[in-house]
Amino acid sequence: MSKALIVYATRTNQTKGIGELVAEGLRMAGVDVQIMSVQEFDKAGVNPEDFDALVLGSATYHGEMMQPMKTFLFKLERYSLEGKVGGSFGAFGWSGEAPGRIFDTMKNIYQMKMVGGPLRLKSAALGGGIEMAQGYGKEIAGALNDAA
Ligand SMILES: Cc1cc2nc3c(=O)[nH]c(=O)nc-3n(C[C@H](O)[C@H](O)[C@H](O)COP(=O)(O)O)c2cc1C
Repeated sequence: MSKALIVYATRTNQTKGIGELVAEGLRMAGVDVQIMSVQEFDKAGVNPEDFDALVLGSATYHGEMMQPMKTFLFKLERYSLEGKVGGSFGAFGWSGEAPGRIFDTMKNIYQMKMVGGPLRLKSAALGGGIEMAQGYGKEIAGALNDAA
């Protein structure tokens, strides 16, 4: 069974909710998923190299991803992630820069095999967000099957 790790940064839990729906989509497609905040990651002792896919999320504040996700992206330098399947997501209000910045870093620095475009949602509950987020999870699962 393929394994995916979802790590998110959030302030008011919208991004967490989107991440949980992406996790549902992955699980529906038979992928084993662990989901945690950046803060939980620091305590959990998990190794991203043990996963086939890494999916990262952050809300956008003041035109940027949240500081804990920036720090986390630097921390990933100690792991070998090249060729792993990747995705990014995040809640936003109007400009939503964070998911795109995360996506570009995973692609250009970590040479990951990125899926789709970044998933940007105002809220998981609005405008078909539930289906879109679950669908993104299924799309990532599809990329895992292609890689197998
Ligand atoms: C002080 C403040 C600044 C924000 N700046 C932005 C911004 O620059 N661009 C944007 O798209 N949304 C911005 N937002 C909206 C948040 O991204 C939005 O509320 C999002 O749902 C929060 O997600 P979270 O619950 O995961 O923290 C801002 C919100 C606040 C309170």
